[in-house]
Amino acid sequence: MNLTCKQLLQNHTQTWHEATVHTFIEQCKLGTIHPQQFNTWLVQDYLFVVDFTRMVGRVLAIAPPDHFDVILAGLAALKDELNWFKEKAAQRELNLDVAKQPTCIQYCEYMHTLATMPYPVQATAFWAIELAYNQGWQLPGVMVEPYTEFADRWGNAGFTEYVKLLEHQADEVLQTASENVHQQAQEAFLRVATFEKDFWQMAFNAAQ
Ligand SMILES: Cc1ncc(C[n+]2csc(CCO)c2C)c(N)n1
Repeated sequence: MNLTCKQLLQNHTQTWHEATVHTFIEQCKLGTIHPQQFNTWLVQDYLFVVDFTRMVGRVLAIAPPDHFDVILAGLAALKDELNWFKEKAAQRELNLDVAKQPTCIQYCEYMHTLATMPYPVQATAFWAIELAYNQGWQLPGVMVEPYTEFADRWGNAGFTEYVKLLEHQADEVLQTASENVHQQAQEAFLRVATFEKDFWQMAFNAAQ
């Protein structure tokens, strides 16, 4: 039996809902999130994206050459993304040279373990991580200032297109993968979803 990204979303609607719909984002939309919560998210997400960039580098290292275009576009976007995080942190006078919180550590360690898994599993996890933010920041609709740019950044049509390309690439390699690899891909999808939910909660818990 085949496995597709679409099936993963359909078979685990509740888990995926919890990964992409959280009070943290709802309160960004309304402007009621506390700066302490938002700033915690911003700093921890910067630290996450640093490790995510390394993960994408490892995915590239084992990807078939006809997947390079999309992955290299992702890496180019990450160059801008990392600089943008630094800019946002500077505007808010936040120190990015801080320790990761336990949830961030666990998620980053998990991304490291993905390197031991077959390429279709890595491609599925890569897609799921990007989709979580694409949907998470897009579903609530227009956000009040100063959060509009955050929602636009990951909710925009261009980013949605890029995530679709990641989905196609994952689907393509899942198509010829074994039952065992499908099992691992499903496991990776569920782990990513759970970490995403925990990441929102970690930032939300930073309220004074
Ligand atoms: C916890 C967490 N999960 C997923 C993403 C998604 N993401 C990772 S890097 C990047 C930039 C463009 O590729 C995006 C949107 C995130 N930032 N933080």
